[in-house]
Amino acid sequence: MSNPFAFTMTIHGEGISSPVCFDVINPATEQVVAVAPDATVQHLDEAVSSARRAAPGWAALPLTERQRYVTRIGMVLLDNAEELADLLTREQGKPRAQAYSELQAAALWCSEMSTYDIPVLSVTSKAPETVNVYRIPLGVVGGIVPWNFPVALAFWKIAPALLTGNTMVLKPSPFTPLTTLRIGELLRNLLPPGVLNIVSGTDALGPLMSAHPGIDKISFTGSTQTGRRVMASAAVNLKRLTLELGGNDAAIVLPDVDVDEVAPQLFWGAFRNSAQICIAIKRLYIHEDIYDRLAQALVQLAKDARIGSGTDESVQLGPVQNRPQFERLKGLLEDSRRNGHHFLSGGSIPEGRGYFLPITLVDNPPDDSRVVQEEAFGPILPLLRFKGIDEVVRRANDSEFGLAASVWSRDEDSALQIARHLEVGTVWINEIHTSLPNKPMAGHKQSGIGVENGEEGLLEYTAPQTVSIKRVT
Ligand SMILES: NC(=O)c1ccc[n+]([C@@H]2O[C@H](COP(=O)([O-])OP(=O)(O)OC[C@H]3O[C@@H](n4cnc5c(N)ncnc54)[C@H](O)[C@@H]3O)[C@@H](O)[C@H]2O)c1
Ligand SMILES: O=S(=O)(O)c1ccc(CO)cc1
Repeated sequence: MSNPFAFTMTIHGEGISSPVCFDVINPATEQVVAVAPDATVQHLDEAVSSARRAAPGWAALPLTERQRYVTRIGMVLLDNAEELADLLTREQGKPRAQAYSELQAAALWCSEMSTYDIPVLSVTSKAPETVNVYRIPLGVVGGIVPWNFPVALAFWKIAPALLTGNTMVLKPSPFTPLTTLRIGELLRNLLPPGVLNIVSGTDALGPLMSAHPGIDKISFTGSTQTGRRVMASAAVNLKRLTLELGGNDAAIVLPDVDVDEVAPQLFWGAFRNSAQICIAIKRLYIHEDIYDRLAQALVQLAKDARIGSGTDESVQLGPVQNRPQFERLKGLLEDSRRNGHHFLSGGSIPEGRGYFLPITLVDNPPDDSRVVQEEAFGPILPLLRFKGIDEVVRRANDSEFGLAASVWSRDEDSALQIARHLEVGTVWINEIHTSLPNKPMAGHKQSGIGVENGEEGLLEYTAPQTVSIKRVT
């Protein structure tokens, strides 16, 4: 096991520290877990240069060889999952069992994506020629990752980028860099130097990456606000972009559901990972006929939920991940209180250490209130009463975001009709959060550009190259 106070970056297969470090805080205790190196501009240049040097050799390997490497990466994650899950819980705050599941998900992405082929498309042509469309790697990919699922979301990028023949420079969030740095250390002897470089730093490192002329593509997951900045600075060398951004997902519950059956699914669809999921339910539209019954069932689930440090095995929900996010959520609660909203549960902050926020259910606030319009990204959920289908579809679509949504009804046809009218990239019907490596995820509107996962997501790490051969007789 590594010394927990000596985390290093991985640049050209070597462990690299920095003269300057920053603290990583355990959100349950507000104590320092460890310090992480703050990469200098020179570190970033070295990482990019190393990735560039490694790129031709890596791209020249047969796909089967790169598949073997990525499969082995997944095995390393599983072999070290106990240690990594402990660390992830301490830096991120999530319950230990969920940290372990996140490691398993990252390993699944490696093994499943390694079964994909990179297709060569043959185009029918009238002329006496053969036309093939090949997919070639882009070169060096910069991956920028948030703090909610630091490991899983990193591997949504690492697996497809490496499989398609790119090399990488990956930057975890400054709030959760440690598990990713440790994974870099574990992979040093497995991968050729330069194929996967991991650099840590404050938010100042991100813009240096998105403006770096040696990086060909940025795959970014984070807020819409930062996504806009990434897009602006990526113009410098016309970087390719995949942006997975924020969401304000609506769940629409029709009156024919079995309230007792759907209540826990809706509850965890909203509050899992302390509601810090881009695709969490963030606006819950409930038909007026079942509003009171479903609201009561959710209040009971909120009372029963065990909130505390993720290191305690009985805990189901950890703290909010970081101080700025905690303060933002407190502001949202204060705004609701000032505007006279009725809290069905929660609403006040407990005394003591840690960024703990009680599960807060807001009773039918106005559509134009902040708690409805903004992405909370924390355990505050507005319950919204509706009467008619056209009305609820209009209200659900009244958002700058377009990430995902869910519809709940025994009548599959009606639910499908509603789904097809929602302006989002993913809709679940009578289920939620069934993310898999083969399901494309694309944010519409201000929720993103491009696709992660599935064959479409894989091919975003390539450029098409059309080769036309005229037959010479
Ligand atoms: N759509 C998705 O798949 C998805 C997944 C997780 C989180 N999110 C969204 O992310 C947000 C929460 O995560 P966050 O607070 O870490 O987001 P964030 O945008 O603040 O930070 C994300 C990453 O970008 C880096 N960064 C900060 N400023 C940058 C800049 N100017 N240029 C380049 N990089 C920069 C950060 O250091 C971090 O690594 C929420 O809005 C959530 O919905 C979206
Ligand atoms: O846990 S998952 O449902 O796979 C999931 C999906 C998306 C995101 C992005 O925040 C996180 C986790």
